[in-house]
Amino acid sequence: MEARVIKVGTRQSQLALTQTGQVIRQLEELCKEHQLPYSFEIHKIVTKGDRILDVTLSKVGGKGLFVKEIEQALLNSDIDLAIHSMKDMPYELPEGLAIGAVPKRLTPQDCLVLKDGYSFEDLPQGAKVGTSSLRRSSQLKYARPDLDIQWIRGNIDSRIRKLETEGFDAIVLAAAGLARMGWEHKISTLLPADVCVPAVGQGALGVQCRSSDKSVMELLALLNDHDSEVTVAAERSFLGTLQGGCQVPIGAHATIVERVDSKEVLELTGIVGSPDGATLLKSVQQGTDPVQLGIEVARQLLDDGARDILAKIEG
Ligand SMILES: NCc1[nH]cc(CCC(=O)O)c1CC(=O)O
Repeated sequence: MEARVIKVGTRQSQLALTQTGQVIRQLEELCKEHQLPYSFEIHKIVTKGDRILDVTLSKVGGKGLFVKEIEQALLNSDIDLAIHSMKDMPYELPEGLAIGAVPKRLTPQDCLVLKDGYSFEDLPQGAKVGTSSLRRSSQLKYARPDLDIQWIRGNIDSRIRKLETEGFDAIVLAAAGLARMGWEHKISTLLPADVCVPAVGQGALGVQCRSSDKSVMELLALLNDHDSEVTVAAERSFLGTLQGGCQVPIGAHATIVERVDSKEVLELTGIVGSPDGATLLKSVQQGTDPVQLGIEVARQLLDDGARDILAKIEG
């Protein structure tokens, strides 16, 4: 086996660099264990999403704001491997690229970071809650129409700073991002997945490479976590069937409820909301084929009214 320096592309936010470091350490362990003579080199890449961090994402539109430049670098062979937050990945991958591994997923749930000891239930009437996601605001408004939901953007660390400096009572973040940063202690409460269905792929990472790069594909197969792969596959199939971008409140959450022989039974919850929080459509179904399950939950919601919501938003 030939020695090789594997070039790893990443965004340069604190979270992206932290999670990239964590994955590289896991890959180094696997290389040691399987006697693979690879080493890793980090390449930082600025994406369009990073350049416009002060603009509301749903106003920017477009899919893959945080991944396009990185995928291009893979296709050009400027890098060999890229580590993404799965929830930033559009459903469709460019020809020639593959997700070689979904490492073990952390909790997919959202959480509240509160100014002081409230829980979600006893947040005061009209509390000011910060989020930058239509999915979160739509579900929170549905559960608590009184909340004063305000847009907040920026990286996790700057959002937490704004909690103090801009007078929010609470902000909503993915628990996994905080956990990866070692900031679990900032999580005041997890939002139950039935109150706030997480984003497709939230809590999971996707490690992308060129499909033709046999040695990297084989290395990534060692890193892949089967259960994480199949739950994310069901959620992404749901997303792909709906064809929604970030202008639409869409969420999905898959779990493994049972194993029959070596086949797992998945349960998938999908939601589509109207941006004003007035309508929230939900479907929960079980199945053994992740892709088929995603399609079925999406079709159910389309028939229940999601088709109209999506058509209205796309205008
Ligand atoms: N929207 C940005 C983003 N992309 C990935 C994460 C971290 C969580 C994850 O890896 O799913 C976050 C922060 C957040 O939503 O709070």
